[in-house]
Amino acid sequence: MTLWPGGPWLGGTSLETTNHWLSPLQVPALGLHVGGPAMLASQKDFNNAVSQVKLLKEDPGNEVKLKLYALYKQATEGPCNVPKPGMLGFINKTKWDAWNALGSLSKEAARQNYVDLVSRLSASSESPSPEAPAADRKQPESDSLVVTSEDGITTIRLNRPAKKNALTTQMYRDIIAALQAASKDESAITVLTGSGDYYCSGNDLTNFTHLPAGGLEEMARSAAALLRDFVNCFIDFPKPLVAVVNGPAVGISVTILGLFDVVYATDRASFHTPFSHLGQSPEGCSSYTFPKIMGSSKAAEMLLFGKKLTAQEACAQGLVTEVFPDGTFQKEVWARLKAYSKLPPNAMRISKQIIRNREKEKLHAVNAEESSVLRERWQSDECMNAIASFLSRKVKL
Ligand SMILES: CCCCC/C=C/CC(=O)SCCNC(=O)CCNC(=O)[C@H](O)C(C)(C)COP(=O)(O)OP(=O)(O)OC[C@H]1O[C@@H](n2cnc3c(N)ncnc32)[C@H](O)[C@@H]1OP(=O)(O)O
Repeated sequence: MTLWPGGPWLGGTSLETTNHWLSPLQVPALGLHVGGPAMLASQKDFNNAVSQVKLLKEDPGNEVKLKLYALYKQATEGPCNVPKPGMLGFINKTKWDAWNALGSLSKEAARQNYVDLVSRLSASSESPSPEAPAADRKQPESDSLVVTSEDGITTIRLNRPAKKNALTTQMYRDIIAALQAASKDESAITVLTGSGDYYCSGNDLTNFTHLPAGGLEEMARSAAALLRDFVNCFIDFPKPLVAVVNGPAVGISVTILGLFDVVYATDRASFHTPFSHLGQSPEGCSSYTFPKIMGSSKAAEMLLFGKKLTAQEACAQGLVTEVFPDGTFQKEVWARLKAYSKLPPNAMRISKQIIRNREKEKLHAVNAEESSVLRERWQSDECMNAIASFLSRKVKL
């Protein structure tokens, strides 16, 4: 909805005065000037600003337009002097409220505030946007993650196909940074996917071999902190988040799927959480999301016994939204995502917010608990032996 549908931003109104509930003393709280005439803009400055506002390259948004409207009315007509519109005239009532909120601010001060606001808007529309598309922003530290932005979609691609896209410590950090940037960029949708035949083989088991000076205990402490930050980013991510699962998925790449909004999978994908085999325990909030999504016994079969699901099974159990034939997977999924990315982004954000907000506190608590349990597990013999077996090529999942 726009506050100025089909008309000029500063369109006239037939409103008349009623009560004022914002005194001039409260006006500075809105960042408005109430100073003396010596500092005030001339009528010519004001006229220039009125012309300049029509040349702004970017729509400043309804809140700013409302402020401009109110200041314009105050500067040209003085304090609000028309009656409050009825409830049905919603747009006029919003405009009236904004004007009326300026109370008895003088015409001169309103003029100055208008000029200041337009000059700030002009300056920011001329400087490069601080939230440039992800492709133009700083790229991740290594080539193992590739971030691009196109057609309203920011894509975060795991790019370590020779290692089945196993996640190194640096990749966790880069994904955190990419999600933080994507949450602020201009894209409507964010996608996580993989390069090559795998989606992701989970945590890179060699992460556990780089022992810091503080030894195993310090390694477990810092890994738990990183894991917690990583999962928090998925919990808090504000836009639609879609997993394009291009092949088998293992470990943490499966568990965090419960925090995505939509999961599309090729029929070649499988979903495997071999935590007991590795002497570990669930993460990514899966101890909470999986029982909710698929019921407690199906979740237990995956999380306790490491049952590997086919794409069709994962879809039947609600972990996957839809499965596509491998031959047409990329074409079908990206065509669909491009269409979705044209939907009004604010509506999608707000809808996600309503859905997620109810769960956020719980999810953060689950993440904290899972990370702290894993910190202990990583120091256990069960875990150390399982990782040693994989690294010595004795065991493959
Ligand atoms: C900050 C820390 C947070 C920690 C969060 C905790 C998360 C928990 C998990 O994610 S648990 C899951 C861990 N993942 C695994 O246990 C998978 C181990 N990998 C395998 O079992 C197999 O490699 C496979 C089944 C994924 C694929 O088998 P395939 O035969 O098709 O291929 P290769 O085994 O030859 O693999 C190709 C090369 O990739 C290396 N590799 C694969 N996965 C991992 C991995 N997870 N960690 C490290 N390296 C991995 C594999 O070693 C081969 O390398 P090489 O060519 O140099 O031999």
